[in-house]
Amino acid sequence: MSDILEKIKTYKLEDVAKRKAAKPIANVEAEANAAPPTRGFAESLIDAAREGYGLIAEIKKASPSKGLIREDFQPEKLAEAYAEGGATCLSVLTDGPSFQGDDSYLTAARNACTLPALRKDFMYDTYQVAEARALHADCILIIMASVSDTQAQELEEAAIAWGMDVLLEVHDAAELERACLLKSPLMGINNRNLKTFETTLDTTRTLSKLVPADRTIVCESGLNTPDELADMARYGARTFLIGESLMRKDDVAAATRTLLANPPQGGM
Ligand SMILES: O=C(O)c1ccccc1NCC(=O)[C@H](O)[C@H](O)COP(=O)(O)O
Repeated sequence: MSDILEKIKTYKLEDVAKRKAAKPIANVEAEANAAPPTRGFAESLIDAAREGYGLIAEIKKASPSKGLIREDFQPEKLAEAYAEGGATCLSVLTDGPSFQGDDSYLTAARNACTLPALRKDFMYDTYQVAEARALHADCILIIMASVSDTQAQELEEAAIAWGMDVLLEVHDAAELERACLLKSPLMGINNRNLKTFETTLDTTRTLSKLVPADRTIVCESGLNTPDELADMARYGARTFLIGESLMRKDDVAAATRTLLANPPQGGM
């Protein structure tokens, strides 16, 4: 496992232990049961990719690789801008120490629009999955590099039991093979190497050939231009997770619209 993922895992497990002590699982489950129904994250993305592009637009204030990305950070306004610009889904960072995220950003962003939302965080414990639903999430992330096969399966089953979808994330062929043992149709290929932070679209170019036809590729990280999206579409990726390049724009709605403007004809 990479250094940054090890660091994150260490503080995350301590944080989850504190959260469990502060709020018993029964209380979190009661909140999750009272949450509004899920909005069909995977279905929305798969449908959008049939017509053109599916975009998971990320609400990301800062990151370990780039530090502060956006000063003027209002999750509700950003969610509205993404929806106006044609995004399919939201991704909201809830991790505080590395991304300056917060749980409240997820609920606020999702409630400001009608888009399904991913709780973008580092998941190790089914307590966090119930928390995600209690925060109104429609999907969780499972990073294959930071969990065992058993953990991944437990997290996925918990998400399914709460009616949520799962975005699996892989960065190499071995992780992809492990992810294929799981049920989720959403196969995220992260172009960012979390050990070195080197980001190259060659990761998608290489791994896309190994993704089974019944999975939807989500091309993640390092995407900036319509030409890059068109290039990735040639490798079978018509669904994207994009944060930084949109977060750096003054007019987020216009930037989103421009990025999605010209998908290749034909759909998936
Ligand atoms: O973004 C980082 O620096 C990072 C570091 C360590 C673990 C995860 C990290 N990013 C999470 C992501 O998956 C990205 O936020 C997401 O794919 C969007 O990427 P980008 O468009 O490059 O902001």
